[in-house]
Amino acid sequence: TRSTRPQRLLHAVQKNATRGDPRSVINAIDQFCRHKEWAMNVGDEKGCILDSVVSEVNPSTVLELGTYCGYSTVRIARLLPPGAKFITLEFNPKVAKIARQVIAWAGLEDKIQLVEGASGDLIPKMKEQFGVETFDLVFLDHWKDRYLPDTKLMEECGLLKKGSILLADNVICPGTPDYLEYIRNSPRYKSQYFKSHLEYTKVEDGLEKSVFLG
Ligand SMILES: Nc1ncc2ncn(CCCCCNC(=O)c3cc(-c4ccc(F)cc4)cc(O)c3O)c2n1
Ligand SMILES: [Mg+2]
Repeated sequence: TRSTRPQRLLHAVQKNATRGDPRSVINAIDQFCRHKEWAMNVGDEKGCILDSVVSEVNPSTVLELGTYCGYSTVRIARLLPPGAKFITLEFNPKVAKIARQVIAWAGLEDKIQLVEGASGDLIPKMKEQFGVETFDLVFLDHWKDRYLPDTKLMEECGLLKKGSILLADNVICPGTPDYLEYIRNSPRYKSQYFKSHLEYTKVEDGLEKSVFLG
């Protein structure tokens, strides 16, 4: 049977990237997705914005919703200080298996805790099961209709503190209208839109960065 897109992406990493070199893994995936087969990684253009936010926040605790093949996971983990706690959630076991291998190829498996399951089920368990108090940074990149309910869930579970940063991918394409409306009108957040493009295309997309005000 034909391989899957994540499997083909992993093979491109194993063929073209150097083990233990996160930058080469990032480049191998971007090359593959730009020239061989598009995939829904945050990509190089939005990835630079992600890098600058991670570097600015310099977070001790990070949550990523939607690992996919681990591209943004590698981008984030390579910038984290030693001892930082980074949890990434992936729903699909087959995709999670690929992501673990991409992360291992980058040599970052010790910095990342990849948990399989749905955000709606796992977020309420963060404190008891993963020993997390609050998150300094949350990267939202999962089902677009889960951004809003999961943000409300994180508020209710006390996982956000004054100054916590939410960074949301795809707020234009595919779009997260209910999330944008909520976060831009809520007095509890200060939001900023970073205009960019849908990964590997000329279509408009962007990242929404929101600071929780407590
Ligand atoms: N609740 C929960 N908990 C945990 C989870 N883990 C995974 N999932 C499911 C996530 C499934 C993938 C989500 N990502 C996207 O759908 C996505 C799509 C496009 C895109 C596609 C086609 C176009 F023509 C244009 C743009 C571009 C992007 O950058 C995207 O990120 C979870 N869900
Ligand atoms: Mg995305």
